[in-house]
Amino acid sequence: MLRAQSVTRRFGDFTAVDSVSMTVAPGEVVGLLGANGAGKTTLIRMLLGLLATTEGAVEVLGGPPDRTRRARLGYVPQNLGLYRDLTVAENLAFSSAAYGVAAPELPATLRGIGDTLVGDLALGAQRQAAFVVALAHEPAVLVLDEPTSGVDALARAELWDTIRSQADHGVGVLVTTHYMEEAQHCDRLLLMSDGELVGAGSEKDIIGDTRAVAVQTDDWSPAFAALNEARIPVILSGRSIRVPDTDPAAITRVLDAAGITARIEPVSATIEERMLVLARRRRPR
Ligand SMILES: Nc1ncnc2c1ncn2[C@@H]1O[C@H](COP(=O)(O)OP(=O)(O)OP(=O)(O)O)[C@@H](O)[C@H]1O
Repeated sequence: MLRAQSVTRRFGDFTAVDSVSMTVAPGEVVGLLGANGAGKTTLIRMLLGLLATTEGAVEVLGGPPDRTRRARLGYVPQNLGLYRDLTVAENLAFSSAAYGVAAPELPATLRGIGDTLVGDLALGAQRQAAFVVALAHEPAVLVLDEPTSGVDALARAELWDTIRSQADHGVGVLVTTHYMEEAQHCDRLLLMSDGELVGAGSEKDIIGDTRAVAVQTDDWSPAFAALNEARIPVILSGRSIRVPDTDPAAITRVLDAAGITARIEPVSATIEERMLVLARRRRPR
């Protein structure tokens, strides 16, 4: 459904996407992960034919992203692509007309806001509306750039249900998200860092051999302060402390010196921690 072959995009001297190859097959939900600026949107824009590649080629539905193939794509960009000074129903009618299809009925959840100007809606409702508009022409491929950002937990669950039901009907879905717990909704993950594809596969494949250390104490705050002081990159997760990619002995030394008793347990890292490690190793582009 989508294919990038050694795709590179440079802006002047800056390489935003560096020789990335990836695919999306029919019926699968592929999650594209990466920190801010990793190159996700630039890759998406090339896949959709909205931005030229500097090197490499993209394919949509088996060929270049020409007008006919692009008509079979559904895209929800980060800024939603809705007309803020039209109502939800007018946006739906306009987009449907542009694709040459009859406007579908608004789903029950959006019926109450059909006549509201998009600009007057909360961000969560705007995202739901953008989703409905993107699906109106029954696209074969869906590309969603952070569809759940700013959406409450219930609406997020509903959006993921809709994404899954699209995939169950054979639609290929490429979706970016900043909520790492949403990776579980994807069949396959891609992780970008500094323009490069640095991981692909399951959550386990993405994390690879990155380790973390869980630090358990009666009171987390002195331990947090001592590790922070020693410039060890600590993360507070609930009331427990985690330290990615650091030798447990170094942590023990710092806590011992500060007179803090703690239980130190090496554990597998999370996706966020893997991303943090990659961000710390950032190279100039
Ligand atoms: N038109 C452009 N001209 C110059 N630099 C650009 C342009 N578009 C993107 N970039 C740069 O390319 C890098 C990748 O941006 P991109 O928007 O693809 O990242 P992203 O992973 O989608 O980030 P986010 O999660 O914040 O949307 C960033 O450093 C960005 O500033």
